[in-house]
Order: sequence, then structure tokens, then C-alpha cells
Amino acid sequence: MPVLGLPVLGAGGWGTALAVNAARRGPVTLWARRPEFAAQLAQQRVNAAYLPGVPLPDAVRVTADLQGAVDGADFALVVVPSVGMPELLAELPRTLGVVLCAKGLAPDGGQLTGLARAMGFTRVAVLSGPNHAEEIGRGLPAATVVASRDEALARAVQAALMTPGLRVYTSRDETGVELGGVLKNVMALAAGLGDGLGLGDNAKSALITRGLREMRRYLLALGAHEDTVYGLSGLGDLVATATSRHSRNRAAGEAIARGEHPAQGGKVVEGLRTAGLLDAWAFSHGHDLPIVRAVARVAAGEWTPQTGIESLMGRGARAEHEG
Ligand SMILES: NC(=O)c1ccc[n+]([C@@H]2O[C@H](COP(=O)([O-])OP(=O)(O)OC[C@H]3O[C@@H](n4cnc5c(N)ncnc54)[C@H](O)[C@@H]3O)[C@@H](O)[C@H]2O)c1
Ligand SMILES: O=P(O)(O)OC[C@H](O)CO
Repeated sequence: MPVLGLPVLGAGGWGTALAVNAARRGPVTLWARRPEFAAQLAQQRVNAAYLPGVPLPDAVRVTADLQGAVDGADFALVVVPSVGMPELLAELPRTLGVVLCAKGLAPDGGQLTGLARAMGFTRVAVLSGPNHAEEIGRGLPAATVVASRDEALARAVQAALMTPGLRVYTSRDETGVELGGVLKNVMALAAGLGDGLGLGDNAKSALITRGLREMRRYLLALGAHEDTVYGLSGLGDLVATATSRHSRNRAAGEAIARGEHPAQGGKVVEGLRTAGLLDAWAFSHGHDLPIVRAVARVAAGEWTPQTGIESLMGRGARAEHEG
């Protein structure tokens, strides 16, 4: 049976925004896990829970039937939080191209692209960049990157998502593009902690710059290309998230610093989970990721935000570009 539209799997904020954008190019099938939520979305034509104020175009069909959504499709955008990725991938045909859109890590702390390949998928891509769903959904100008070792897949995704509101670049550096999005969430949490403590603009700038240095250290250790660190999915997304009023990671950090619960109205805050996984990796591999370490300790409730700041400011003297 032929596919009824580009499958977008996951109807949270990002899946909905990607569906709205892709609908400017052609038909889209937006899959939601919960049948009652899919029915409500299909009827109301707006995702009030995750992306309020953005109407679904007629070209978006909503379904809770996963197999029907991907039947006959060449590739699908997989847009659930990283914790839900193993369960969803397990349900998909291994011949399907999977475009991983989450900015988080697999349960074992490894890359989601590695997880997908270990599960038998051969056509794998990642999509990442400075892309707040609230702005993409409204068609405000933005740019993103689709990275894959499979150039044909990357070009097909580019063609499906390139619209007057979204420039889509291709890359072969899956690792760099994937991990930039993972790291920047932790840096955005740190930026939010600084905002909540009222640390000011100098501190925010220092955090972004030293955070980028830490991202570079981690990405290069995992085999990413240096250019990617300074591209849209690295520096670009770090700036967008650390400074944005839309960022849930930044807002969660701000809430923690104010002594409030970091939950963002049921929306996923990937950095809270990622920080601990990255810190464990850094410890076991002998890498120095001090901002990640501070965020992980604060997120785990082991350190106060103030202790986290003191741990960073009290580090030994060094040259700027050391390590
Ligand atoms: N919101 C953004 O602006 C944005 C932009 C780029 C990337 N991302 C990334 O995209 C991913 C999804 O984020 P989001 O903003 O759409 O989250 P969200 O919190 O808005 O929505 C998450 C959605 O996933 C569903 N879900 C949760 N667990 C699931 C599972 N096991 N199987 C199927 N569905 C499940 C929820 O019901 C919900 O519909 C995250 O990794 C996030 O970092 C988000
Ligand atoms: O709201 P956040 O913090 O999950 O960030 C959303 C996107 O990743 C920004 O590019």
C-alpha cells in the first residue's frame, strides 16, 4: 500500500513543528502514540499541549497507527524523546530510513545513531540545529543540518524539509551533528542556572565560550569533525538554547536555581538526563568536562547551584586554549 505522506513519528512540540514545515512541501502523516491524543489532534487541528497557537495545515494527516504511517515510506522523521527511542525503533521495519531528531543519548550513554545501527537499521540520519519548535512552527526563518553517511538519504531529507522558512544543509558528520545537540542541552541548563542566580551577561558569555570548548573536547574525542563544532548543530544551537526564552533546558536550570522543580509542564528536558550520562562517560574515559560535571551534580541534587558555580570559578589557573 503506498504511503500517505512523509511519516513524522512523534507529536510533541518538535514533531508537530516539523510536520507543519514539511507540509509546505507535500503530504505528511503525523503519528501520535496515544490514540486519544491523535483523535483530539485530528479533530482540533492544533497541538494545544505541546505547540499551542500553530494550526495544522490540511496536508497533515494525524494517526495513531504506526505501521500504517510508515507503510511504503522511504524514510521517517523519528521525533520522540531519547528515552522512547529504543521502544519506537523496535517497532519499525529495518528497511526504513530513520532520521533521528532527538537531542539525547541512548540508555547506555551511547549515540542514538549507534543504537539504530545495532538494531539493524542501515539507512540512518540525524537532524539537528538551532531550531526552537515554537519558531519553526510559525515559519520564522531558521537553518538546520541533516547528517548521514548515506548521502542519498541526506539529500532526500533535505528536499523534503527545505522550505522558504527553513534552510536545510547536509553533512556527512553524523557524530558531530548528533552530539552537538546533546551537549548544548547541558550547557543550556548551566546558562539557566546562571540566569536564576542572577550572574549577569559576562557570566553567560563565559559559559557559552567555555561550554563550546568543552563541547569541542567531547566531540573530537568521539571522532567528530572540528568544523561541525562551529556549525549550526554546535555553536549555533548552543547560542540559540543558552539565550532563548523558548528553551526548556535553560528554563529548567533557572527553576533549579530558584529552588523550584525543573519540570517544564510535561515537556521533555533532555539535558537533565544527559548530564549524568556524559559525566559518567567523562569520568570513565579520563576527560575533563567541568561544566558537565557541575550540571550533573546540581541536577542530581548533590550540589547546590552555588556550589556548582564555585567549582567552576575555583579551578586551577591555565592557558585559554589548553586541552
Ligand atoms: N521542542 C523543540 O524545540 C526541539 C527542537 C529540536 C529538537 N528537539 C528534540 O526532539 C525530541 C522531542 O522533543 P519535543 O520537543 O517534541 O518533546 P515534547 O516534550 O514536546 O513532546 C514529547 C512527545 O513524545 C511523546 N513520547 C514520549 N515518550 C514516547 C515514547 N516512548 N514513544 C512515543 N512517543 C513518546 C510524548 O507523548 C509527546 O508527544 C527531544 O529529544 C528534543 O530534545 C526538540
Ligand atoms: O527547549 P530545548 O531546551 O529542548 O531546546 C530546543 C531545541 O533543541 C533548540 O534547538
